[in-house]
Amino acid sequence: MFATSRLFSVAAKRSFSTSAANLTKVAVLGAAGGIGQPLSLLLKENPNVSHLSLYDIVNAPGVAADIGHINTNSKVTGHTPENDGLKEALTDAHVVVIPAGIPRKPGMTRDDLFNTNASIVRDLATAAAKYCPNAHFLIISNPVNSTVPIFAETMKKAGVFNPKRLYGVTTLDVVRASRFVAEVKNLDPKDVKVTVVGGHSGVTIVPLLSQTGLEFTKEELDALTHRIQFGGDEVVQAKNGTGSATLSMAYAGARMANSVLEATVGGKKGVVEPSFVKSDIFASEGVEYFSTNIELGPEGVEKIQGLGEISAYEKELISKAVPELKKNIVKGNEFAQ
Ligand SMILES: NC(=O)C1=CN([C@@H]2O[C@H](COP(=O)(O)OP(=O)(O)OC[C@H]3O[C@@H](n4cnc5c(N)ncnc54)[C@H](O)[C@@H]3O)[C@@H](O)[C@H]2O)C=CC1
Ligand SMILES: O=C([O-])CC(=O)C(=O)O
Repeated sequence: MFATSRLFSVAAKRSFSTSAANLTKVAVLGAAGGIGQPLSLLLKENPNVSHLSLYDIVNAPGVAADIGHINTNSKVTGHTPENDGLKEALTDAHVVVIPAGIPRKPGMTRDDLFNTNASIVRDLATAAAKYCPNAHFLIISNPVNSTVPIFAETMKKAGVFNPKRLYGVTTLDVVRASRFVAEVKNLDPKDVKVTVVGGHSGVTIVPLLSQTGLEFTKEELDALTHRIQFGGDEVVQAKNGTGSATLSMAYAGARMANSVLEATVGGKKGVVEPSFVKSDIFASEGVEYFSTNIELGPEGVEKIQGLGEISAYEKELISKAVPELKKNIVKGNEFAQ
């Protein structure tokens, strides 16, 4: 709970004016799951949320009843597919966070989740296009490198795609990177910022350790890069068949949702987060989406930051990430056609 209170003691100090806060309905799709429940808990503690709308194919009313007893100001509602539940959950939402879908078991790649999660994300996008086309969409469901293109293509088909408002959630990669580097260098993670670019799976995750201002030996670089790229596997193995990261993901997802709220409704300037978004950086190589730090503004993505100065080591990592990303994106685009 330390992390929770630290995250939102900051948020509380910056909470919006009453009128802005009244506008901030946040929907969580997949709210009864391993990520959905703690994420919803963290959002309930966020003073910038006025209505928390929890949707899942099962159990969402129970989660909503439970979280709804917490004595913060927001209203909580729970919805299942019965009685137009998805429509109810989405209508008037300002932010929609999507952790719906199955997680990995040991031995699986994120791409192995494609067959199940692609259609879940496509169907949720179809509903979102109808009921809240102007919301900000935060996609957690894996494989993010493909589910973001699926969501975008589905919105395009409905004529409502807004690239400034679709974010593949890669926050967990920078959260982990900060923690792992701090452990090696014996620092407080709050003082360690690591830019991570690319996508959200294995070699597509590229930490830019040369930009941290810290010195690393070649052994440290290799070990840290590998740990950041495969941090998700560490959790999958430790959970031994019962799922993947849920609590650290909830923390990371709540941070991203809060940043989007602060920039889009709270009027805060200079909010920067990493995200897998529609990007020109590698578009000429057929990579339409790429994660870098982005500056958030009232409309969502305001400015996509470039890679900055990168080392030869990082150029090599990027050269491995780009073809893999291209494959993942094409697969998502083709599925949605
Ligand atoms: N982007 C990232 O950094 C991370 C992404 N993930 C991904 O997040 C996803 C969810 O993971 P967990 O919460 O651990 O899984 P989980 O299985 O515990 O929860 C998923 C929830 O989604 C619900 N669901 C299934 N179909 C749905 C639909 N059509 N509409 C609404 N809800 C639906 C299920 O009923 C379940 O409650 C997985 O795909 C996982 O790989 C996990 C960790 C990090
Ligand atoms: O590893 C997984 O399958 C879940 C995930 O995306 C992560 O923990 O980064």
